[in-house]
Amino acid sequence: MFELRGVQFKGILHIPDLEIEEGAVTSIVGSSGSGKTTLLRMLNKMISPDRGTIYWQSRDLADLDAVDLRRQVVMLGQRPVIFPGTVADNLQLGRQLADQASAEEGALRQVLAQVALDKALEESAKDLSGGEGQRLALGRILLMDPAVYLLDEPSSALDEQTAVEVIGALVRQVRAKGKTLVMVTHAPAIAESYSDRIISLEHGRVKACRELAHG
Ligand SMILES: Nc1ncnc2c1ncn2[C@@H]1O[C@H](COP(=O)(O)OP(=O)(O)OP(=O)(O)O)[C@@H](O)[C@H]1O
Repeated sequence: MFELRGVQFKGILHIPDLEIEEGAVTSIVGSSGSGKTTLLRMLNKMISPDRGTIYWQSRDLADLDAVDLRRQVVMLGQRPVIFPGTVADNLQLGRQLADQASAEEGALRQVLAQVALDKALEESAKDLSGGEGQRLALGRILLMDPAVYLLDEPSSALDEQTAVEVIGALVRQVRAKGKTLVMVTHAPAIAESYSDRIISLEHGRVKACRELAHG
């Protein structure tokens, strides 16, 4: 689905050759500063390589409109943005930005359950804790249901049990619908349990790619 050929960015990333498979769960691991977020941000054109080419579905990202691309390749950053308004408003916002029809109330409730967020739809989102905000933002993306999910440390503000519950539900949805998930994670248990493939970065280079049989 993604192919990186001869990619370089500011001495931070050097990736001669890398493919990320469609319909698979790929984890990117590596120490702090190894370039994981930079790689993820390249995949939805938040940044572009100084050299080399990134293809998405055989098309050069350089030729694609970034806004169109981000309707299908959606990134959840490390510090998700929570907007003024209610929990429901925050969930609907992603669909609005992607020009999708508003979701039914039942779908909103279902997504809150999926991300284990025990809040009323009409509650204000401004007082949510960091972990709750992260789950709300994840719910926003689940509701958009893009072709590609790019998640930067989606479990970093969650306790271990909630992380397993929430990431487990996300991976089930992604697999059931044949979507593609690429996540940066510092949690070895999450990477080992859910990935088809683990890419390890070190100093901006791919140190290892490991396929996991169980997926
Ligand atoms: N646009 C940029 N311009 C210059 N340097 C950058 C840019 N983006 C990131 N960096 C630097 O590149 C290095 C890699 O950053 P990146 O955020 O990709 O690391 P990471 O592996 O995701 O780290 P962490 O696990 O701490 O989130 C860091 O030293 C960072 O300061």
